[in-house]
Amino acid sequence: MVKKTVLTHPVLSTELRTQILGKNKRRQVGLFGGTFNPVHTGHLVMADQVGNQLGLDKVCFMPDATPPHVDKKSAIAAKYRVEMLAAAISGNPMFDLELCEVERGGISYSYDTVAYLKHKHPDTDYYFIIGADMVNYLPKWHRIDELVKMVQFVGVKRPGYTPRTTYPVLWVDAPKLEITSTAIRKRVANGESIHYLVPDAVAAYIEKEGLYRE
Ligand SMILES: Nc1ncnc2c1ncn2[C@@H]1O[C@H](COP(=O)(O)OP(=O)(O)OP(=O)(O)O)[C@@H](O)[C@H]1O
Ligand SMILES: O=C(O)c1ccc[n+]([C@@H]2O[C@H](COP(=O)([O-])O)[C@@H](O)[C@H]2O)c1
Repeated sequence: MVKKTVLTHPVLSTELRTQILGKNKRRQVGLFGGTFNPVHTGHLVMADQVGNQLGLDKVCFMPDATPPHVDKKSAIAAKYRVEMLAAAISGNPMFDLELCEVERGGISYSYDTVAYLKHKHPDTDYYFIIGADMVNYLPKWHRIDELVKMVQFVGVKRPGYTPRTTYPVLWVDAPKLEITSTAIRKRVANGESIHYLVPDAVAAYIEKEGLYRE
Protein backbone atom coordinates (compact mmCIF):
# COMPACT_ATOMS: atom_id res chain seq x y z
CA MET A 1 0.00 0.00 0.00
CA VAL A 2 1.26 3.52 -0.90
CA LYS A 3 1.43 5.87 2.07
CA LYS A 4 -0.25 9.22 1.51
CA THR A 5 1.98 12.18 2.29
CA VAL A 6 0.21 15.14 3.84
CA LEU A 7 2.00 18.44 3.23
CA THR A 8 1.37 20.63 6.24
CA HIS A 9 3.69 23.35 4.79
CA PRO A 10 2.99 23.63 1.08
CA VAL A 11 6.15 23.96 -0.99
CA LEU A 12 6.28 27.34 -2.71
CA SER A 13 7.15 27.57 -6.37
CA THR A 14 10.34 29.57 -7.02
CA GLU A 15 8.26 32.25 -8.71
CA LEU A 16 5.92 32.67 -5.74
CA ARG A 17 8.82 32.64 -3.27
CA THR A 18 10.56 35.44 -5.20
CA GLN A 19 7.33 37.41 -5.28
CA ILE A 20 6.77 37.09 -1.54
CA LEU A 21 10.39 37.75 -0.60
CA GLY A 22 10.43 40.67 -3.04
CA LYS A 23 7.37 42.14 -1.33
CA ASN A 24 8.89 41.75 2.11
CA LYS A 25 12.18 43.32 1.10
CA ARG A 26 12.54 46.80 2.60
CA ARG A 27 13.01 49.57 0.07
CA GLN A 28 16.38 51.29 0.21
CA VAL A 29 15.99 54.96 -0.72
CA GLY A 30 18.57 57.75 -0.91
CA LEU A 31 17.35 61.21 0.12
CA PHE A 32 19.43 63.94 -1.43
CA GLY A 33 18.38 67.19 0.19
CA GLY A 34 19.57 70.54 -1.06
CA THR A 35 18.73 74.02 -2.21
CA PHE A 36 19.68 73.12 -5.80
CA ASN A 37 19.97 76.78 -6.83
CA PRO A 38 20.58 75.42 -9.47
CA VAL A 39 21.21 71.66 -9.62
CA HIS A 40 24.65 70.99 -11.20
CA THR A 41 26.76 68.14 -12.56
CA GLY A 42 28.45 67.69 -9.16
CA HIS A 43 25.07 66.85 -7.60
CA LEU A 44 24.15 64.41 -10.39
CA VAL A 45 27.47 62.56 -10.32
CA MET A 46 27.46 62.13 -6.54
CA ALA A 47 23.82 60.96 -6.48
CA ASP A 48 24.48 58.44 -9.24
CA GLN A 49 27.63 57.11 -7.53
CA VAL A 50 25.91 56.74 -4.15
CA GLY A 51 22.86 55.05 -5.67
CA ASN A 52 24.91 52.58 -7.69
CA GLN A 53 27.58 51.83 -5.10
CA LEU A 54 25.02 51.21 -2.33
CA GLY A 55 22.56 49.42 -4.65
CA LEU A 56 19.69 51.76 -3.71
CA ASP A 57 16.22 51.34 -5.24
CA LYS A 58 15.86 55.12 -5.70
CA VAL A 59 17.70 58.35 -5.10
CA CYS A 60 15.22 61.16 -4.45
CA PHE A 61 16.34 64.74 -5.01
CA MET A 62 14.60 66.78 -2.33
CA PRO A 63 14.63 70.56 -2.77
CA ASP A 64 14.17 72.51 0.46
CA ALA A 65 11.67 75.35 1.02
CA THR A 66 13.69 77.60 3.34
CA PRO A 67 17.09 76.03 4.09
CA PRO A 68 18.05 75.99 7.77
CA HIS A 69 21.14 78.20 7.11
CA VAL A 70 20.58 81.91 7.38
CA ASP A 71 22.96 82.70 4.50
CA LYS A 72 21.01 80.58 1.98
CA LYS A 73 17.63 82.22 2.41
CA SER A 74 17.84 84.18 -0.83
CA ALA A 75 17.41 81.18 -3.16
CA ILE A 76 15.11 81.65 -6.16
CA ALA A 77 11.50 80.40 -5.93
CA ALA A 78 11.00 76.65 -5.47
CA LYS A 79 9.06 76.43 -8.76
CA TYR A 80 12.23 77.19 -10.77
CA ARG A 81 14.47 74.93 -8.69
CA VAL A 82 11.97 72.05 -8.99
CA GLU A 83 11.59 72.49 -12.76
CA MET A 84 15.36 72.48 -13.24
CA LEU A 85 15.65 69.35 -11.10
CA ALA A 86 12.91 67.60 -13.11
CA ALA A 87 14.74 68.43 -16.34
CA ALA A 88 18.10 67.27 -14.90
CA ILE A 89 16.96 63.88 -13.63
CA SER A 90 14.74 62.84 -16.53
CA GLY A 91 16.13 59.78 -18.25
CA ASN A 92 17.70 58.23 -15.13
CA PRO A 93 15.24 55.59 -13.80
CA MET A 94 16.99 55.49 -10.40
CA PHE A 95 16.40 59.23 -9.85
CA ASP A 96 13.18 60.72 -8.51
CA LEU A 97 11.87 63.92 -6.90
CA GLU A 98 10.66 64.22 -3.29
CA LEU A 99 8.70 67.44 -2.94
CA CYS A 100 7.42 67.19 0.65
CA GLU A 101 9.65 70.04 1.92
CA VAL A 102 8.54 72.57 -0.70
CA GLU A 103 4.92 71.50 -0.15
CA ARG A 104 5.26 71.84 3.65
CA GLY A 105 6.93 75.28 3.39
CA GLY A 106 8.74 76.99 6.27
CA ILE A 107 12.22 76.03 7.44
CA SER A 108 13.14 72.60 6.09
CA TYR A 109 14.49 70.82 9.14
CA SER A 110 15.58 67.35 8.06
CA TYR A 111 14.40 65.82 11.34
CA ASP A 112 10.79 66.86 10.53
CA THR A 113 11.10 65.55 6.97
CA VAL A 114 12.57 62.18 7.89
CA ALA A 115 10.01 61.67 10.69
CA TYR A 116 7.23 62.41 8.19
CA LEU A 117 8.64 60.13 5.47
CA LYS A 118 9.35 57.23 7.82
CA HIS A 119 5.78 57.44 9.12
CA LYS A 120 4.41 57.55 5.55
CA HIS A 121 6.67 54.72 4.28
CA PRO A 122 7.38 52.35 7.20
CA ASP A 123 8.76 49.76 4.70
CA THR A 124 11.64 52.04 3.64
CA ASP A 125 15.18 52.56 4.93
CA TYR A 126 16.51 56.06 4.21
CA TYR A 127 20.06 57.13 3.34
CA PHE A 128 20.58 60.89 3.68
CA ILE A 129 23.22 62.01 1.17
CA ILE A 130 25.38 65.03 2.04
CA GLY A 131 28.62 66.63 0.90
CA ALA A 132 31.66 66.96 3.17
CA ASP A 133 30.82 70.59 4.04
CA MET A 134 27.47 69.43 5.45
CA VAL A 135 29.09 66.51 7.31
CA ASN A 136 31.20 69.05 9.24
CA TYR A 137 28.05 71.06 9.98
CA LEU A 138 26.06 68.07 11.34
CA PRO A 139 26.53 68.97 15.05
CA LYS A 140 24.46 72.12 14.40
CA TRP A 141 21.51 70.28 12.78
CA HIS A 142 18.14 70.37 14.50
CA ARG A 143 17.62 67.28 16.76
CA ILE A 144 20.69 65.65 15.23
CA ASP A 145 21.12 63.03 17.98
CA GLU A 146 17.69 61.64 17.17
CA LEU A 147 18.10 62.05 13.41
CA VAL A 148 21.29 59.95 13.23
CA LYS A 149 19.31 57.03 14.65
CA MET A 150 16.57 57.42 12.02
CA VAL A 151 18.66 57.55 8.82
CA GLN A 152 22.03 56.43 7.60
CA PHE A 153 24.01 59.54 6.63
CA VAL A 154 26.09 59.05 3.48
CA GLY A 155 29.01 61.44 2.99
CA VAL A 156 30.67 62.39 -0.28
CA LYS A 157 34.05 64.18 -0.20
CA ARG A 158 34.15 67.65 -1.71
CA PRO A 159 37.11 69.81 -2.81
CA GLY A 160 38.04 72.36 -0.14
CA TYR A 161 36.59 70.47 2.84
CA THR A 162 38.38 68.10 5.19
CA PRO A 163 35.67 65.94 6.74
CA ARG A 164 35.66 65.80 10.52
CA THR A 165 32.88 64.06 12.38
CA THR A 166 32.09 61.77 15.26
CA TYR A 167 28.69 60.87 13.79
CA PRO A 168 28.22 57.51 12.01
CA VAL A 169 28.69 58.59 8.38
CA LEU A 170 29.05 56.05 5.58
CA TRP A 171 31.58 57.47 3.08
CA VAL A 172 31.17 56.81 -0.63
CA ASP A 173 34.06 57.45 -2.99
CA ALA A 174 32.98 59.56 -5.95
CA PRO A 175 34.97 61.74 -8.36
CA LYS A 176 35.59 65.07 -6.59
CA LEU A 177 34.08 67.81 -8.72
CA GLU A 178 34.83 71.41 -7.95
CA ILE A 179 31.40 72.69 -8.99
CA THR A 180 29.11 74.78 -6.81
CA SER A 181 25.74 76.42 -7.40
CA THR A 182 27.32 79.70 -6.29
CA ALA A 183 29.89 79.43 -9.12
CA ILE A 184 27.14 78.62 -11.65
CA ARG A 185 25.14 81.68 -10.60
CA LYS A 186 28.27 83.90 -10.84
CA ARG A 187 29.13 82.54 -14.28
CA VAL A 188 25.64 83.26 -15.59
CA ALA A 189 25.75 86.78 -14.13
CA ASN A 190 29.13 87.37 -15.83
CA GLY A 191 27.91 85.96 -19.16
CA GLU A 192 30.35 83.01 -18.93
CA SER A 193 29.66 79.48 -20.21
CA ILE A 194 28.08 76.90 -17.91
CA HIS A 195 28.18 74.23 -20.60
CA TYR A 196 28.78 70.76 -19.06
CA LEU A 197 28.72 72.25 -15.53
CA VAL A 198 24.95 71.72 -15.65
CA PRO A 199 22.93 69.44 -17.98
CA ASP A 200 22.00 71.05 -21.32
CA ALA A 201 18.31 71.13 -20.36
CA VAL A 202 19.15 73.10 -17.19
CA ALA A 203 21.33 75.58 -19.11
CA ALA A 204 18.49 76.06 -21.63
CA TYR A 205 15.98 76.60 -18.78
CA ILE A 206 18.21 79.21 -17.10
CA GLU A 207 18.54 81.03 -20.42
CA LYS A 208 14.81 80.84 -21.24
CA GLU A 209 13.71 82.10 -17.79
CA GLY A 210 16.47 84.69 -17.59
CA LEU A 211 17.63 83.37 -14.19
CA TYR A 212 20.73 84.52 -12.29
CA ARG A 213 21.49 87.41 -14.65
CA GLU A 214 22.23 89.68 -11.72
N1 LIG B 1 30.53 69.43 -5.95
C1 LIG B 1 30.02 68.81 -4.88
N2 LIG B 1 30.65 67.74 -4.32
C2 LIG B 1 30.14 67.12 -3.21
N3 LIG B 1 29.00 67.50 -2.59
C3 LIG B 1 28.33 68.54 -3.10
C4 LIG B 1 28.79 69.26 -4.26
N4 LIG B 1 27.91 70.24 -4.53
C5 LIG B 1 26.96 70.17 -3.60
N5 LIG B 1 27.19 69.16 -2.73
C6 LIG B 1 26.34 68.73 -1.61
O1 LIG B 1 25.01 68.66 -2.12
C7 LIG B 1 24.06 69.05 -1.12
C8 LIG B 1 23.18 70.16 -1.67
O2 LIG B 1 24.02 71.21 -2.04
P1 LIG B 1 23.51 72.65 -2.50
O3 LIG B 1 22.23 72.53 -3.23
O4 LIG B 1 23.54 73.59 -1.36
O5 LIG B 1 24.65 73.00 -3.59
P2 LIG B 1 25.94 73.89 -3.44
O6 LIG B 1 26.71 73.75 -4.71
O7 LIG B 1 26.66 73.59 -2.15
O8 LIG B 1 25.24 75.34 -3.34
P3 LIG B 1 25.81 76.81 -2.99
O9 LIG B 1 27.04 77.05 -3.79
O10 LIG B 1 24.64 77.68 -3.36
O11 LIG B 1 26.08 76.79 -1.50
C9 LIG B 1 24.89 69.46 0.10
O12 LIG B 1 24.93 68.33 0.96
C10 LIG B 1 26.27 69.73 -0.47
O13 LIG B 1 27.27 69.45 0.48
O1 LIG C 1 17.87 70.02 9.77
C1 LIG C 1 18.82 70.80 9.86
O2 LIG C 1 19.08 71.41 10.90
C2 LIG C 1 19.67 71.04 8.62
C3 LIG C 1 20.74 71.93 8.66
C4 LIG C 1 21.46 72.14 7.50
C5 LIG C 1 21.12 71.47 6.33
N1 LIG C 1 20.08 70.59 6.36
C6 LIG C 1 19.69 69.89 5.12
O3 LIG C 1 20.83 69.48 4.39
C7 LIG C 1 20.55 69.52 3.00
C8 LIG C 1 21.65 70.32 2.30
O4 LIG C 1 21.57 71.67 2.73
P1 LIG C 1 22.03 72.88 1.81
O5 LIG C 1 21.77 74.10 2.62
O6 LIG C 1 23.48 72.64 1.51
O7 LIG C 1 21.23 72.87 0.55
C9 LIG C 1 19.14 70.14 2.86
O8 LIG C 1 18.20 69.09 2.70
C10 LIG C 1 18.92 70.83 4.18
O9 LIG C 1 17.55 70.90 4.57
C11 LIG C 1 19.36 70.36 7.47
